[in-house]
Amino acid sequence: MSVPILVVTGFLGAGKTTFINTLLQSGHGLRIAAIVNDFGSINIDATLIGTSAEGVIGLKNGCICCSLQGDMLRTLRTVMRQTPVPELIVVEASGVADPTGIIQSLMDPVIWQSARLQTVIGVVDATDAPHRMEDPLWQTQVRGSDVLLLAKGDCTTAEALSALRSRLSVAFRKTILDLSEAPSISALLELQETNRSFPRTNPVPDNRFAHAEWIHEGAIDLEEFQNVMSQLAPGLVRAKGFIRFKGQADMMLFQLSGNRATLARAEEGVDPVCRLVLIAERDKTGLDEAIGLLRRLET
Ligand SMILES: Nc1nc2c(ncn2[C@@H]2O[C@H](COP(=O)(O)OP(=O)(O)OP(=O)(O)O)[C@@H](O)[C@H]2O)c(=O)[nH]1
Repeated sequence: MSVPILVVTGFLGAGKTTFINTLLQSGHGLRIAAIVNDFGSINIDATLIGTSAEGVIGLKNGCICCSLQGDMLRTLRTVMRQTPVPELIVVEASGVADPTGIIQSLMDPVIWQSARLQTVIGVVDATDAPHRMEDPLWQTQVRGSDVLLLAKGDCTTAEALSALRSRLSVAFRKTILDLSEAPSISALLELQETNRSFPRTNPVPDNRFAHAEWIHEGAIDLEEFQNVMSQLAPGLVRAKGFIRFKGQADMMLFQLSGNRATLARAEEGVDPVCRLVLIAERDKTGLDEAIGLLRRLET
């Protein structure tokens, strides 16, 4: 019996990991393995999903769409050798990934016999989408999806959400669900595309984004960190990581997506080491200087 695979794609910071965590914690009673691809060698998403899934395997340093395809297929085989075998596999593509390559490699007939691609879910950030629609990577991710899932509907108005639904439905003709409707795993599995086609689009360049990482074993000052991040935020597309602040026992999860930055208490058991990934459009931001500013916090 072939194990179904759900692929979750979507732009940087769209809400993929949040959605997968919600899905995994939804009382489904299934044995689920998650394969998580992240940008950079610090796999924050694997840590964030780690507490919810049966086996979480992070793929590092690349995106599944190109350099890591072989790695993903190897990982898939490893997952399928687990006993007991998982009943569902969820693959989170990195936010910079063009899902076409992932979909094509999962449609390999040999893989299909043991694990079959069921549904490609495209997570769309409802606050970002209205300005992102001309972006070639965003478009490829949406076109490659069987179903679109609107995230962050709580951060916009009902009117804006409804207008976005209409625009998406006219432009892409996909089933559109709201994250707030909490679609069940079985409902998502039923939305599979039985006749996948690969629209001819120009290949999306895979060197568009650059990333930098900062790791620090000690604790830093909260206010100084906030000052540095407010300086850096306008030049970044995404930042995320775990931070240890002076005078605080708990590790904190920092997230920057679009113009929203949040700090929240991290799950217990997260390594007490500051580690942050910064992602920016290549050529637009001096990531070296950004890391330099973070290094100044280490004293
Ligand atoms: N208010 C609100 N915030 C959300 C929602 N979904 C995600 N977020 C927040 O958006 C930020 C990015 O969410 P993630 O789930 O990490 O996004 P992602 O697509 O996995 O990001 P990458 O893997 O880095 O591309 C986090 O701060 C989340 O808490 C939502 O529906 N509502």
